[in-house]
Amino acid sequence: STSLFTLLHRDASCGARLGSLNTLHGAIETPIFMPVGTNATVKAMTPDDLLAVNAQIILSNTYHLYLRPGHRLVEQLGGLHSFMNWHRPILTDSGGFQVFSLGELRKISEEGVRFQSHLDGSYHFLTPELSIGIQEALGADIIMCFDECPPATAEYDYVSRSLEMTTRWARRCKQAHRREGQQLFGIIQGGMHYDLRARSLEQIFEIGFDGYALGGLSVGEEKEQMYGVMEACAPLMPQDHPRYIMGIGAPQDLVEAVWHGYDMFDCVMPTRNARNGMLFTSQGRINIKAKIFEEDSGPLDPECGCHVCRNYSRAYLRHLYRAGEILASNLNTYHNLYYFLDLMRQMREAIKNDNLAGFRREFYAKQQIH
Ligand SMILES: CC#C[C@H]1NC(N)=Nc2cc3[nH]c(NC)nc3cc21
Repeated sequence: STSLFTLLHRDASCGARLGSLNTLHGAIETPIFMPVGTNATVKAMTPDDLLAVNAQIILSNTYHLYLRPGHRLVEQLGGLHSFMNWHRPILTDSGGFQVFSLGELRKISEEGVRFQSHLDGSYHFLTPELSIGIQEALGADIIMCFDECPPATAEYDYVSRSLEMTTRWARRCKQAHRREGQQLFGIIQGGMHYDLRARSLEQIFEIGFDGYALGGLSVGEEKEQMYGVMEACAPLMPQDHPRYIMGIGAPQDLVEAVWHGYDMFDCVMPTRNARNGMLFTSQGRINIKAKIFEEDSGPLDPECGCHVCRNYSRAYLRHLYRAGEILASNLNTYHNLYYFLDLMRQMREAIKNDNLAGFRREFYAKQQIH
């Protein structure tokens, strides 16, 4: 199949690459960060806000939309893009991770996973075929395989057997019908064990997908462990296909993952932390509710060019947060997403100039991370 991913440039000083991924709703530049829009909305952001912060693609969740409002209703109303009035690319996760992290009383069998809804306790049975069927109905541009997600604490043997099931389910996902033009990404498991990661990678690559994701990271493991798996897997992954690490991550994690040659990322951090007053700046994180900002007339981040940093003071943002105002969530989320998306833009620029090494040095120096 003609790959929709074009490798534009490799940074001579590391594994980082610049790419372009074509989709039914336009092309996205990689490396790219995907704001999380679980329930068909990126919380506290309108689609116009998302365009204003230069979001190119957003993520939504099969598990949540299947339970509410139901994928058939979304399909009947014209699909996810028109339902939420977002006409750029959308990637949907398969429900694999959510059914293990959200559903109650899960029962795993070869056929699929029986779980209870976290909303009303009703029983459901998610299978690879149903997961793909839901994603087909939603009409996402990139859809994910339904994978078996072992707990981060699982023993070697469990992880080994689990990755074999994920491979069998991946074959069934590839066989299931999806829309013309919908891209299907495979998910590589194997926990923190390099030999299991290599085996999962080989099996998933042998089936063949439009892109390859690393699952099972950012599930509570140590940073060193996560970086170790990233570093070990990158050279084993196909060069000419997109590489997506699910659930990553903090700004520092994004810098390290891009450095090692990964292309796509999603994380709830910028949106969830914003609603808790935890804001990201070029000098590191600040908690806007701190008393020190009470009379601070300066911008949130002096180096940020976003609408919030140009028009509101830290004192005002602190006031909104402490007053429990809805606008606090809107402005804090807007800035955090702008920060994450602009961080990716700066890294794309650095790669183009073979200078991600320089960017990385400056990033750590300013972020007071050592
Ligand atoms: C085991 C496994 C696995 C992966 N499988 C699927 N389908 N989605 C994911 C979403 C994630 N989010 C985070 N961290 C927030 N880690 C994730 C891992 C996965």
